[in-house]
Amino acid sequence: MVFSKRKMKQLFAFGVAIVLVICLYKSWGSPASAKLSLAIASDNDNELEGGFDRGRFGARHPEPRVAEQSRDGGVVADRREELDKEQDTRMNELHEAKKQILQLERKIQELEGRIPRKYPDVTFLNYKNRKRILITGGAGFVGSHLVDYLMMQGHEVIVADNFFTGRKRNVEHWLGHENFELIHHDIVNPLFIEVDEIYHLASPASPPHYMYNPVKTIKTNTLGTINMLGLAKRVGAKVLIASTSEVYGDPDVHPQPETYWGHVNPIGPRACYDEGKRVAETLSYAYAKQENVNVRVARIFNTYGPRMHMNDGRVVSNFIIQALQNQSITMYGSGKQTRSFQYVSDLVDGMVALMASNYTQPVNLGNPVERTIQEFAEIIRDQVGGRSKIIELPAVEDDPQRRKPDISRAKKYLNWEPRVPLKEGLIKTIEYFRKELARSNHSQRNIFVPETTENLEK
Ligand SMILES: O=c1ccn([C@@H]2O[C@H](COP(=O)(O)OP(=O)(O)O[C@H]3OC[C@@H](O)[C@H](O)[C@H]3O)[C@@H](O)[C@H]2O)c(=O)[nH]1
Repeated sequence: MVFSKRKMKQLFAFGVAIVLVICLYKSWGSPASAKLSLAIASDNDNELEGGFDRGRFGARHPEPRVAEQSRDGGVVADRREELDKEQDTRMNELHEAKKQILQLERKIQELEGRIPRKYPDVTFLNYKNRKRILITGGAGFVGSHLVDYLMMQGHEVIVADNFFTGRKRNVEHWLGHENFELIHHDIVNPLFIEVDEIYHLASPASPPHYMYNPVKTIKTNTLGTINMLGLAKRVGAKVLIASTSEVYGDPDVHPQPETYWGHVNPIGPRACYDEGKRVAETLSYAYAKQENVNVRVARIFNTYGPRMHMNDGRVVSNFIIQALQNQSITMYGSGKQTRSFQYVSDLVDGMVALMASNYTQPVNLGNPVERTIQEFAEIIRDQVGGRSKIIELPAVEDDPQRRKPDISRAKKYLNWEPRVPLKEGLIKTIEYFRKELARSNHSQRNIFVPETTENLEK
């Protein structure tokens, strides 16, 4: 018999509920059984002592004996002893119940392991052509799309993610596949594995996320990058560093070519990310020069698409979620600042092309179609078709005022340019967020079912 994953979860929840009910029932007894045991105890205590089945959870109700002692002027110490014993028994019962839940959990896992899984049909590559590829941050929004692409090509993919902004759900369709491995790992710590290529994407990318813990953002982009470049050096792997359009800061050159050195506030709220990525680039070229590491640097411009986090906080997800719920669309500042939005599949194509190329200088990967944030808000409101108002909130500190990539380099050296028009990409993204909202509304309506024994202990 084959159960769906959802069915298995329901079975597990049902099992846990049954065990808990049994524990409670046996431990404290129902009012009816308490009365019954009281009556039997006073009638025939000896028979009860010998014949009562204590079972695994079923301690005998102690009240009758205590009551008798009190009548005889029984000692308080005896009562305390009885209560201590009772507490011990309950602790043992609780412990036993937890053990049983753990056993149930293992059984479910075992059963889940027996379910034959269906995976997308990946291309078969022979040993010579198949690469082992590490993707740091591979459970994140962009990383998981790259995982799909490389898996479908027939490569072996190893994802290392600390799940700060990444989610297992983004790659769960590959779990168990012979070419796929998921490692829970924070790249600020070294990683010792053998790989041919490294796509180093690990870092929070949304401004509210990277500003949440600026020190950690800096460590991820500096120590993390050193670890990945060190790994590339040790095993002779090619490494692609995910840099960003934010290295240009609030640019005074427009559009931004790779030769522009940028205009970054080194002590502003965005500096942890901007400067972190700038150091990551510096490190890459230092390792290339000094240690002969084969590096690629992609400067990624604003990207959107399915698998963005509901709490991502960036403009695309905020506006779509607000429009879908008929809430006000929150425009920060006048809305005259501009951005250029690329669909995630275009970015993945660009990164793969860059890795495959011989070009070692930084390359902008972005869609050069530029829009004001006000225009963008209107496009989303109209495409979603809701009744949202567009409201103006205070401007964000150091918010870049104009941003548009010059992609001549990518065109020349990678033969790459974006193909997905905004309208088309938005249809897929809006659809994705519509489902995510339905999903989160559904789970809020349902009763919480603890998924692990740790949750039960809390
Ligand atoms: O609800 C919102 C969110 C954002 N915005 C505005 O929309 C513009 C875009 O903001 P986002 O937060 O989406 O992203 P930013 O362009 O500021 O930063 C991004 O740059 C490129 C990538 O490297 C990163 O993903 C991210 O740092 C900004 O002007 C911002 O102020 C709103 O008007 N309303």
